[in-house]
Amino acid sequence: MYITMLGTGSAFAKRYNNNNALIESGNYRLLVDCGITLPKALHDHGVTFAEIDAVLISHIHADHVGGLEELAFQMMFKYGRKPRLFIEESLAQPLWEHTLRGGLVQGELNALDHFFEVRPLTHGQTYELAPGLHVKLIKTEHIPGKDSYSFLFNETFFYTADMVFNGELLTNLVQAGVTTVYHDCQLESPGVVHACLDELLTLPREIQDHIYLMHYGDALEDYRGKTGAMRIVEQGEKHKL
Ligand SMILES: Nc1ccn([C@@H]2O[C@@H]3COP(=O)(O)O[C@H]3[C@H]2O)c(=O)n1
Ligand SMILES: [Zn+2]
Ligand SMILES: [Zn+2]
Repeated sequence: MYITMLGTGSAFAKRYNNNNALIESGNYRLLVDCGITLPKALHDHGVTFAEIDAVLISHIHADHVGGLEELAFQMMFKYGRKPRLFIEESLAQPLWEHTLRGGLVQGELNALDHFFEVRPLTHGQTYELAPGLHVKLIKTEHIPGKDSYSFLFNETFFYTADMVFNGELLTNLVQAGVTTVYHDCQLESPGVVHACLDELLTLPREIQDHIYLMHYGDALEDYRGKTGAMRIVEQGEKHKL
C-alpha cells in the first residue's frame, strides 16, 4: 500500500492543508478523513471524487469531516452515485445530526444513507476494505466525551486520529509488530488535546524510530532537526508501506 498525505497541517494551519490522507492499494483509493481543505487538495493532486473508492472517518472535527458535504453533493449531482463511507457506528448519527444535516437536507433527502453508502464499523474488529487492505479502528483519547478512532492498517501501520499522548499504546503496538506510526503532533507544549512534541520526545529511541510526525502547525520550519529520531511527514509525498 502507498500513502500520500494530501495535507499535514493542524486545524489552524494556513501553510498546510488539513491532515487528510490518500491510501492506495492496487487500484483501490481510500481517503482517510475529508476536511475543509480536502476538495481543493485532492483537485491539486489531480484526483477527482469519482476516482475515490471510499472515505474513512476518524472523528468529527471540521479538519477531518468538513469536506464531506462537497463530496456528497459532487457525487450526487455530478457523478450520480453515492460515495462509500466507512465510519465507526457511534459516529454515524452525530455526523449527520451535528455536522452534515444542515447543508445536505432537502425534502425527502434527509438521512446520512440518502447521500452515502454507509458502512458502519465496530472498533476493535478488523475489516477488509479491499484485497490486501485491512483496517482495525482503535478508540483513542482526544477530547473528553468526543469519540475518536485511530487506524491500524494491515497490523503494521498505525495512523493516529487526533489523540493525546499515549506512550503505552505506542510501545505495545511496536512490540506487536507495528513498523510505522504516523502521529499527529502539536509542536508547542502543552498538548492538552493532541500529543505534543515534548511528550513524544520522551519515548525511547527504539519507539521514536518508527514515528513520523503529521498534523503540525505553521511553525514547522522552526522545529526541523529538533524532533529526535522521529521524522516529519511531508505534505504531498507518496510513501510505500
Ligand atoms: N478543548 C479543545 C478543543 C479544541 N481545541 C483546538 O481546536 C482544534 C479542533 O481541531 P483539532 O485538530 O482537534 O485541534 C483542536 C485544537 O487545536 C483545543 O485546543 N482545545
Ligand atoms: Zn485535527
Ligand atoms: Zn480533532
